[in-house]
Amino acid sequence: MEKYDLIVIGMGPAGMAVTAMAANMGLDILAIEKHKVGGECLNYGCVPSKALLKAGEVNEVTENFKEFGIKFSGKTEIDNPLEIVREKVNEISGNKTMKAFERAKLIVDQGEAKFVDKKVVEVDGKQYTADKIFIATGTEPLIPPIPGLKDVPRLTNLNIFAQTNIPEKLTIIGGGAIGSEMAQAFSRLGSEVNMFQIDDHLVPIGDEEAGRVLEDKFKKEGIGVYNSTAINKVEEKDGKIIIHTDAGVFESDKILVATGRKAVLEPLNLDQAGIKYDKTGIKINKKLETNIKGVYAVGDCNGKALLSHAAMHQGMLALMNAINPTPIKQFKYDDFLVPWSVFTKPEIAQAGITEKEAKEKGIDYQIVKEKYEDYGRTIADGKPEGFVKVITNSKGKIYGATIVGEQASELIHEWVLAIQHNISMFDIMVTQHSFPTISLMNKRVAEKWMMNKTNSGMVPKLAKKFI
Ligand SMILES: Cc1cc2nc3c(=O)[nH]c(=O)nc-3n(C[C@H](O)[C@H](O)[C@H](O)COP(=O)(O)OP(=O)(O)OC[C@H]3O[C@@H](n4cnc5c(N)ncnc54)[C@H](O)[C@@H]3O)c2cc1C
Ligand SMILES: NC(=O)c1ccc[n+]([C@@H]2O[C@H](COP(=O)([O-])OP(=O)(O)OC[C@H]3O[C@@H](n4cnc5c(N)ncnc54)[C@H](O)[C@@H]3O)[C@@H](O)[C@H]2O)c1
Repeated sequence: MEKYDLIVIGMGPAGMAVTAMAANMGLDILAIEKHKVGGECLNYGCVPSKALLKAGEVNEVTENFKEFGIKFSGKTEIDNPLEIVREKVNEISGNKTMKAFERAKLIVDQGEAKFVDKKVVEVDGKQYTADKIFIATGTEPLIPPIPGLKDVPRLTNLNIFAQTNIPEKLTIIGGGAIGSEMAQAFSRLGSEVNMFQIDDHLVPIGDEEAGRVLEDKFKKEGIGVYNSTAINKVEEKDGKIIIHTDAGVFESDKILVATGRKAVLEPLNLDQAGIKYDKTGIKINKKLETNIKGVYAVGDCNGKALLSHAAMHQGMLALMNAINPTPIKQFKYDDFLVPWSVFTKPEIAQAGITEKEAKEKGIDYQIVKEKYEDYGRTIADGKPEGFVKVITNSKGKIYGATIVGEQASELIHEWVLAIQHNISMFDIMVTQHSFPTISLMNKRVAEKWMMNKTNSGMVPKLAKKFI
């Protein structure tokens, strides 16, 4: 049996992070990928979705030239954006990605890896062993038990980017990250989109007010948003998809299901190795190790955070734990904040807790908010929708930040840094930000927090006395 220092199962962001770092350290690695290197993120997720959103954005900008005093006498025509998306994915998956794994042994597209013992893995009839094993097998789309849905031709993120045409009419089930991003991308490329969800605002894991800003924009762009709407039946008639909902009956050419994810663990044969799991994923401790010493589960498959950066971060932490002989100084995944961003226009981004979570936790908090419509740069750019909202307290401790608006996904990192490293509102306020960047919105919020303190109590009295 071939023996390695470590075996990685699954080559998405989590497995790639472990493999690239371990290869760089000169370790002997075997990485097994049943399908394509890059995993969900590169092949069917983050990358193609962002590329399609970009195509939609380009089309939308062209259609709105007149807002900038520019006449455009032609009309854009949607040709082959999905083909371009696939070309971009191929370009990234080629040498650019594979170079990092030159020093690892890769088994790609030869079948699924499964455990035959605690430290023995089999693929394509051959067995391999290692001291440390990293499971990084991700998730798959979850199809809800809506009557008829399993019997109609469905799109999920696994096949939507393989389509040849932009559908004339598209129904989307789900108003989360995937549903929202795909609704706007397809709508801006010409589809008539209706989206349905059981939650009461878009991007339901986030701040409600931010979800409403996005919903207003979607409605202005002609997207039908049906919140808190039960879907009773889905059927196919004469090649069309008919969806029966509490809000009425709707017909479309295609239906996209984006209703969350599930870990598919049966093929791994985890019971054979005694590795514990439940329906949320593989069970781990804070050090990302399963109940079997030396076997780690990183990324989406442990169900802790369904995000690429979290998957890569977990891969890095678990590898560092695996090579560290001191049991005390081990990295714990929940010592690190997990921000997230949804890449619609406007974008929504979150660091730390939301206002609702602050309320639920009984935290003595205050909200400070700056609107994009009150800042020169965002007005000049024609991007007045949105706000930066910070959950803080009178001492300036920062608990969370929600941003909805242009470049929210970039602005959020200042708040991630602040929360993780205990930087206060005062610190942000006295940090110069270049004018007129959109990031200056962050400083303006901190200034507002300070102004709220200095316009009452002793400060005005003392100022008057000592001026
Ligand atoms: C449409 C869409 C858009 C997204 N956009 C973003 C975004 O903008 N930002 C973000 O942070 N996240 C985004 N995500 C989420 C992100 O894709 C996932 O969080 C990320 O891919 C998880 O990485 P992973 O390595 O844990 O798993 P995956 O990427 O799912 O990779 C797991 C790999 O394991 C392989 N595998 C599974 N079982 C076996 C087996 N038994 N043997 C061998 N190989 C196996 C699979 O083939 C797969 O390649 C998006 C997801 C979707 C669907
Ligand atoms: N920009 C990003 O970071 C990004 C983008 C896409 C996906 N992702 C990741 O992928 C994961 C999956 O995304 P997602 O959008 O599939 O899930 P999600 O958990 O974000 O949203 C699920 C949506 O499905 C709806 N829903 C669930 N069951 C339903 C039913 N029976 N009928 C109607 N609506 C129903 C919910 O109301 C909700 O709107 C997310 O957790 C996210 O972390 C991230």
